[in-house]
Amino acid sequence: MRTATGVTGASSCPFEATRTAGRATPRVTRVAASSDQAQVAVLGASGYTGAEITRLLALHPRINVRAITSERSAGQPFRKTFPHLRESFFKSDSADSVMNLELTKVEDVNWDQVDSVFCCLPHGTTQEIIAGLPRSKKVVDLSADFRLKDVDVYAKWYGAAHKAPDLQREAVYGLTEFKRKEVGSASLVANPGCYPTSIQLPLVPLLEKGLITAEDLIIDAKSGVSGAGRGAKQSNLYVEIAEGMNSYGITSHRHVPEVEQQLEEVAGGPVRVSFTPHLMPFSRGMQSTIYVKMADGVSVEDLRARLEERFEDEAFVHVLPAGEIPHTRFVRGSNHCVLGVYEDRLEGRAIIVSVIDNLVKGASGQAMQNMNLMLGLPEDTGLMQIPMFP
Ligand SMILES: NC(=O)C1=CN([C@@H]2O[C@H](COP(=O)(O)OP(=O)(O)OC[C@H]3O[C@@H](n4cnc5c(N)ncnc54)[C@H](OP(=O)(O)O)[C@@H]3O)[C@@H](O)[C@H]2O)C=CC1
Ligand SMILES: CC(=O)N[C@@H](CCC(=O)OP(=O)(O)O)C(=O)O
Repeated sequence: MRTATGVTGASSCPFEATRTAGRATPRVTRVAASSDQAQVAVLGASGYTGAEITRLLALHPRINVRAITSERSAGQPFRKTFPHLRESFFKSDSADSVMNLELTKVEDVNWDQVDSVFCCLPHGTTQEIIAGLPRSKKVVDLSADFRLKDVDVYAKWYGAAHKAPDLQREAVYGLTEFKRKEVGSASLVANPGCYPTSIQLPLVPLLEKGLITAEDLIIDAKSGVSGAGRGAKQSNLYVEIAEGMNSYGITSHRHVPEVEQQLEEVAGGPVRVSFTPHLMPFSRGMQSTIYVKMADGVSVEDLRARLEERFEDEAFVHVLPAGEIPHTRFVRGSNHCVLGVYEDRLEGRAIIVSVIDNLVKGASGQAMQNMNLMLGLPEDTGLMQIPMFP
């Protein structure tokens, strides 16, 4: 509950109320604009996830962006960094519209004007910055810094000891569909990684019910190049990405411990995944193709039925009918995840396909879903963009 902005507590969320009454219809919860605005800072607004959260917030009826940061572009007006977010496009005549704001360095943010924070900074640099914020602020951190609970596991995979271990333990892992209650009362939410989001959405409900085995999970995942961030890297140049693809991080990607940590929570025992990500020549979009072994006596129809039942009332997760195949274009620019389930030719095995937009459900959209809950707003506020095609 945050009284400073007058936004009411999570328990009064009307989205939750419709959900408990059955399927959430109509799915779009309309929240009127009000003078009662939450004031947020977007740290790292000049990056890809920062730009995306600012795009989504431009039409949010109850959140006002008061501060935006960049290291290299501090001092520039935001519209110069991202001309697609010009104020005239939004018909905003408000002097404090985000489009009129100037980017500043993090240390120059006036924290008195801000009560919540989206932190879109590179992992490793984030933990000290968040540890230095006033404790009264609600924070959604998009980096990996607060996702792992075990300090030794963090040090092993990220190559350094954590600088804010108390906060690391306190942070709530915000895969929204599975953690609504905890997110609603958290002051620091660790937003999940994009690959882990696409992987956990189908696997958590299946492991929870023991429908698949925990030690034989093979994940082949593909990401658009925006997943690597805006920082210039030669290997991410158009000429080096277009008309080709490559795998990376084979057996060593840092999302492995994140996925295993979260799946173990529901499986109640050790989970081992074999995970290989790939870099694909498109700007946004992500697909995880997951090969699973079904428990004895379980059929592919049982898996699909379980996912349909679990996500029936969810606004953002959709299970396709048998035979239909997800495409990253089904979710581009939206907060949706689309799942498909298929029988493998190998007996006792099934294949699951999960697609998201890495910048929306994989990052900024889910961050906004979480912030809405933290502010006691309907979870889908400002998030019902229809996917773009082509
Ligand atoms: N891209 C994606 O699909 C996803 C990203 N994430 C995570 O979200 C976070 C942001 O990612 P993304 O937007 O892609 O990254 P970008 O590289 O595109 O943006 C990073 C931002 O952080 C700023 N920044 C860089 N270094 C510092 C520093 N030392 N101090 C203060 N500010 C700094 C940059 O400012 P400037 O460059 O202007 O100086 C920029 O605004 C990362 O932790 C990433 O791992 C999570 C899920 C998906
Ligand atoms: C294509 C690409 O490089 N993707 C990034 C994942 C981005 C993301 O979700 O991860 P974090 O938030 O954990 O950084 C990677 O593989 O490291």
